[in-house]
Amino acid sequence: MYKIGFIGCGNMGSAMLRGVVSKGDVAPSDIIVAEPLQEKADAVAAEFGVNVTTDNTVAAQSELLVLAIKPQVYAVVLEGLSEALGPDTLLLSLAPGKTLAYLAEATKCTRITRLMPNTPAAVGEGMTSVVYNDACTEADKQAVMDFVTSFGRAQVIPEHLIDAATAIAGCSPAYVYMFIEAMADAAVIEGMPRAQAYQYAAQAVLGSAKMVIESGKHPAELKDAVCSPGGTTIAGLRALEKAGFRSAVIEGLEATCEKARNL
Ligand SMILES: NC(=O)C1=CN([C@@H]2O[C@H](COP(=O)(O)OP(=O)(O)OC[C@H]3O[C@@H](n4cnc5c(N)ncnc54)[C@H](OP(=O)(O)O)[C@@H]3O)[C@@H](O)[C@H]2O)C=CC1
Ligand SMILES: O=C(O)[C@@H]1CCC=N1
Repeated sequence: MYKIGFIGCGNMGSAMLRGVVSKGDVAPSDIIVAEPLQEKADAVAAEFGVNVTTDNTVAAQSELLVLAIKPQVYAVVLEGLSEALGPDTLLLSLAPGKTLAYLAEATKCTRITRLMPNTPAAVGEGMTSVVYNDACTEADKQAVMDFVTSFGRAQVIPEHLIDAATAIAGCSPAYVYMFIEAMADAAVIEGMPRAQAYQYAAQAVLGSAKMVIESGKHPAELKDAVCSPGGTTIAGLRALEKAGFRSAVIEGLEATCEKARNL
């Protein structure tokens, strides 16, 4: 495994790091994390046992460098790293909208990969999309796959699908949490204690997702098996359709793709 550097360790960086460190395939001593604030860097070192720094010298010390910073700071951060980043670094970028062409233009790196992970990486259940540029070697691809599969599932996709991947995997945990909250609110209306309602809603989502993945059945078939004729589920389903549930989800993901294209 390559020496891994992280520039930024916020929500997504720390989720990946938590997944990688828990799996145990990479020694924390082979990981170095840059966080500008000393207090934050110290907290990362204390939690994960990795090396930390408050400047971006990490770039020169890593063979595989993860850019886990917001797209809005890319230009300034990459400019500051121009000397440190070159053909020796395999650059992994997480930001929507920052294309392979942009990254090649903004750095002297030749080997570049875009990743679109999601925060369930923190519990080893991430879904990561991977886009390699042409210069990535077979060894690079293996190293990237070893890295991303240490915190969940991963698939290589063509770059034109990354906005869809951003919506359906990168962002969708937020939408699923919203769905869980809404279901819990309904149970609270009926008198269920809130903490219990979150557990019920989350377990129902977890179990349903597992059924889709493990049964191989079409989601509609699984849905039909829940809807007893003349029963409760179909009554609720009708109300959801009337309220535009499917359409709301499609519009939400489409708005996400549109934003990703224009970041
Ligand atoms: N959050 C998510 O679910 C997902 C995020 N992504 C992508 O991952 C990237 C990171 O997002 P996210 O983790 O949410 O963002 P966060 O803001 O949570 O984390 C970014 C971290 O980088 C730090 N930082 C800022 N400037 C620098 C710098 N110059 N050098 C080093 N570190 C710096 C920030 O510190 P400070 O806060 O002190 O400024 C912060 O801790 C983004 O490109 C995002 O689009 C992709 C998939 C999912
Ligand atoms: O909201 C965002 O832009 C980032 C990218 C995917 C998830 N979070």
